[in-house]
Amino acid sequence: MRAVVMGAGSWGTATAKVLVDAGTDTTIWARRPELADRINSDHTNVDYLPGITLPDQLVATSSIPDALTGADVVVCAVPSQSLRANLTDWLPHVTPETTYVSLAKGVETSTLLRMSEVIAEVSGVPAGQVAVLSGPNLAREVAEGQPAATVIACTDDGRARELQHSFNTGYFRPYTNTDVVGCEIGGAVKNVIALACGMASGVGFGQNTLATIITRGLAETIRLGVAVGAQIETLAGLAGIGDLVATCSSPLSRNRTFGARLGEGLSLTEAQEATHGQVAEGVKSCTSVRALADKFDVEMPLTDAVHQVCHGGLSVADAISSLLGRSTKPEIYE
Ligand SMILES: NC(=O)C1=CN([C@@H]2O[C@H](COP(=O)(O)OP(=O)(O)OC[C@H]3O[C@@H](n4cnc5c(N)ncnc54)[C@H](O)[C@@H]3O)[C@@H](O)[C@H]2O)C=CC1
Ligand SMILES: O=C(CO)COP(=O)(O)O
Repeated sequence: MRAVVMGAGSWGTATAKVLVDAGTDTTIWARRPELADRINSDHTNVDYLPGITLPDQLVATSSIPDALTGADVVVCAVPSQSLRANLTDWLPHVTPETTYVSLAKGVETSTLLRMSEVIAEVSGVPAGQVAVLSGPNLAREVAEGQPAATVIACTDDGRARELQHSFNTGYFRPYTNTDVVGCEIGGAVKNVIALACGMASGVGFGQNTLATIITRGLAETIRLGVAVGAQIETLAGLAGIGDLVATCSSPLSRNRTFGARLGEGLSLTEAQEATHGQVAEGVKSCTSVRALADKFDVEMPLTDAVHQVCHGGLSVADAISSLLGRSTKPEIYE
């Protein structure tokens, strides 16, 4: 079995390391030849994971045909909004029986499609050939070999179990699930809620506020998830609450950090410049998640507020006032 990880950012690189550590023959594709050369010669990716030594067996290339030809598993590790364009370039070199694994946590802004739907649409493969890997997996911690678990979701359970084997190491423990929708909704919405947590922390609020945002964020994730066909149990699992807690609590999260910068008073442009090219998916996905909620008539006040701050010119202070000024209601409601 040969896997190729397409994208050598933080998570693509950490995932490639997991695959090699699991005994899987793995190649990683980097857009820039100099990065591929550095991974091959020094076994490092200093731009994204400084201080981490990558396994000698990990082979890097910047050639799309070399990366993809003969690969049994194609792991898609580029940001959500660029996945469609990248896939179009990759497709001529992909074997038709290939299994795709999506790592991206977002919803396409132009179509409101989840990433597995984008892959199936562009490649023409059946949904059962597309899996999603999602969970509380901050790249740096995984690359350091700290214990973590994840979910590999695929409607074809046999395929999910094969992948589980290919990703299973002493420190990274994959569980299988057939609820692809739940895993993808959990992954996309938690980035938006992490922006909200970051904003609160940037303003100077403490743990009560963060726990409130996480819990009410889960409530709106579940409302949207159920409306689009997810199972509640998935959202109560690693790809739901698990990832939400990890991302909303960790200074390693790009989304939380981005939100904190807005909470500290930086403009969107200033916060974007401070990311140094690393993706904070929630900044774009707040638009598509909100549009999906509108389409299914689901109330998502935190997502609305994040969207208004990022794209509607609302200040963080006014967003907080408007959230707290909403009419009171029972905790559990339809
Ligand atoms: N970093 C993390 O801890 C985790 C990230 N993810 C998800 O994985 C996906 C990828 O994230 P990261 O690797 O962390 O992002 P990153 O920002 O560290 O790296 C993104 C990679 O994609 C490349 N890239 C950027 N724009 C591109 C484009 N238009 N075409 C081709 N390549 C492009 C970059 O050169 C880079 O190699 C995201 O959807 C993210 O939400 C999921 C779990 C953990
Ligand atoms: O998805 C992640 C952890 O599971 C990483 O989150 P960030 O993209 O906010 O860093």
